[in-house]
Amino acid sequence: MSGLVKRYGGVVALDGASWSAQSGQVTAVLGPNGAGKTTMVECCEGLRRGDAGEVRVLSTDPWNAGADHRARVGVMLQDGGLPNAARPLPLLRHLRSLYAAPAPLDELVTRLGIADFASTSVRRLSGGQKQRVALAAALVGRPEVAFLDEPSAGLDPHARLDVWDLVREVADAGAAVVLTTHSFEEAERLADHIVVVASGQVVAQGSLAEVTAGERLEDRYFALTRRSAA
Ligand SMILES: Nc1ncnc2c1ncn2[C@@H]1O[C@H](COP(=O)(O)OP(=O)(O)OP(=O)(O)O)[C@@H](O)[C@H]1O
Repeated sequence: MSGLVKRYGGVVALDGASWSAQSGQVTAVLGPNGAGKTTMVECCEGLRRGDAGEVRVLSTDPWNAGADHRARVGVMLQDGGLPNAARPLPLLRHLRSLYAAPAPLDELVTRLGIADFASTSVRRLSGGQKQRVALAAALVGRPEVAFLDEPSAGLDPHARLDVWDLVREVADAGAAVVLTTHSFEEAERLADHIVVVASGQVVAQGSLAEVTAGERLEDRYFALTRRSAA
């Protein structure tokens, strides 16, 4: 993404944001509420169109991308985006059938602990359960690029570890995984590349060592986001 600008009426959500993510890596996007993370990721998913600047995902403009491109990209939205009447296992089986080379569903279901509520309708699932189904839905097509909006927020500690292990494996298998997070621990433990966003701009990006320059990530984050807000 290069120089992306996005306005909602008078609100400038993105003010010339530039960053990139690589295959085989987990990229964590950090930033305060309202910094523009979701807008950035939605532009990458082809759900929103920037007012200026350029977005490329797998060398394609996601806004104009066709079904072939979308099949190569996995998306987990912040609100889950799951149909309320669906039951997790039939839903995931259906999604799996849409892809030429999907991930092994049994393994995904077991690893994310979905088997325990596989036949409960989505509307009756807890927030954390819905999140696990949404993550499975994003990964079932074995995407080359996965955008995960706060994939472990609100999960219990065991589920969080399961999600981290899975995300690591998906990246190790060659995918570019981009996740938004408010968790320093998540970024430190999982990310190969960190992007810090504040007030619609990327204020730092690089490896953990590059971004922190010897400080704790938390301290560096507060310094970066406070300065840009001033
Ligand atoms: N659909 C919309 N209409 C109008 N303004 C919006 C819309 N979506 C986002 N905004 C505004 O754009 C800015 C960036 O919002 P965005 O959701 O991208 O931030 P975020 O970094 O993802 O925040 P959070 O951490 O709270 O999820 C905010 O000021 C927000 O109020």
